[in-house]
Amino acid sequence: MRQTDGSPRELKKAAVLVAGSWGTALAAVLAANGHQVVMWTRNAAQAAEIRDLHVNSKYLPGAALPENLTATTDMAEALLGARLVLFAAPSSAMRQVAAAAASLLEPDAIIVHAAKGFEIDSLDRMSHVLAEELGRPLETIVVLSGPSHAEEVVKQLPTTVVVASEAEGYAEQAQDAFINSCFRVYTNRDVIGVEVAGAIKNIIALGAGLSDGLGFGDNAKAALLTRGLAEIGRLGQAMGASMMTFAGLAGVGDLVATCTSPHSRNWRAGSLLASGLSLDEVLEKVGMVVEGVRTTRSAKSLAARYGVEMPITDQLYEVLFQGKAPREAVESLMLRDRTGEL
Ligand SMILES: NC(=O)C1=CN([C@@H]2O[C@H](COP(=O)(O)OP(=O)(O)OC[C@H]3O[C@@H](n4cnc5c(N)ncnc54)[C@H](O)[C@@H]3O)[C@@H](O)[C@H]2O)C=CC1
Ligand SMILES: O=C(CO)COP(=O)(O)O
Repeated sequence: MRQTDGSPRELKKAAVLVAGSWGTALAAVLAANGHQVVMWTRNAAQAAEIRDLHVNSKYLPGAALPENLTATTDMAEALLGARLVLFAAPSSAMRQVAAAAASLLEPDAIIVHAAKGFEIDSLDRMSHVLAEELGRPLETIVVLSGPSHAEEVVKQLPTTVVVASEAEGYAEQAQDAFINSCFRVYTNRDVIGVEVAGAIKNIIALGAGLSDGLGFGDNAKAALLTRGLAEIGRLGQAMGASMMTFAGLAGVGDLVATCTSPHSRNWRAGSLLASGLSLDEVLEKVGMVVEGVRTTRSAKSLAARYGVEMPITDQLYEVLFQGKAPREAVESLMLRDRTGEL
């Protein structure tokens, strides 16, 4: 796989912790770039399937994985000698996976995470959780985010993402490891903005799925995306993010990709909810992580903590957890007190 500037790439061992759809797709990018990649999974059958048959049939059915991508259930084996470690666990499992990895990491390993959510009790961002559990300076942790459905990445369809670290040099090393001619990687220093945007867009995608499922049109979806971006920006700014980040790939880019794609588990969950299924039935049917559900709880608490208005999030909360009918939620949004746009 070609580097975009034609310079030779320093090939290294990389480890990817957990073999869900996103971990597997990103592991395939690293392997396509010539790195020796070992995934860790707690599931022995899945490790054997990836190692021996080069497929991950549950999470990315139909995708042929590169030969230099292998898998193990032994975390020490995965992390031994790994110069880049990608944490691709769902946000609910990040602390547990990080705690297990902490004593096994190479001291100079670059730490990257690709999760889109907050820790439910502490409301911590994922970079905080990793810094705390791994005993690393917060500014060295890299987040990878942006409009990037695993199903398209593994097919090497053109994709762009952002890697952000507060300290210079870390995001740049991650950029170097992941970038190629079909996976373009930009750097950014605004970790807060990138993490907040990636998490909150999942709530808006649930809303977009609901809107489509109810048979509403393009006007409603455009309104959700736009007013959703206002909510992301309000919370992000209160937490210390730069507003410019929300106009970028991690912000409006990911919002568009997730709210308009049937690949999105959050969009799908919203559209299934509109069909009258209960939340439990929806989650069972989707069968993969739907981060927006927990994030709706976290965002409601964060909005209260930072004193910001998040009306779409409030209505989603009532639909998901308090049995409010989706049509009533839309009515509540339309009948809010009149206000200015900005
Ligand atoms: N799938 C996608 O296209 C993208 C996903 N993401 C984010 O990546 C993160 C991971 O999502 P996916 O890979 O899509 O989820 P997934 O549902 O495809 O896979 C989740 C994986 O985590 C494993 N897991 C869950 N709890 C665990 C634990 N305690 N210990 C060990 N393994 C555990 C499961 O066994 C499964 O292999 C999420 O935060 C998601 O928002 C971000 C961008 C794109
Ligand atoms: O974050 C994603 C695409 O950028 C994936 O979204 P879903 O988790 O809704 O599938």
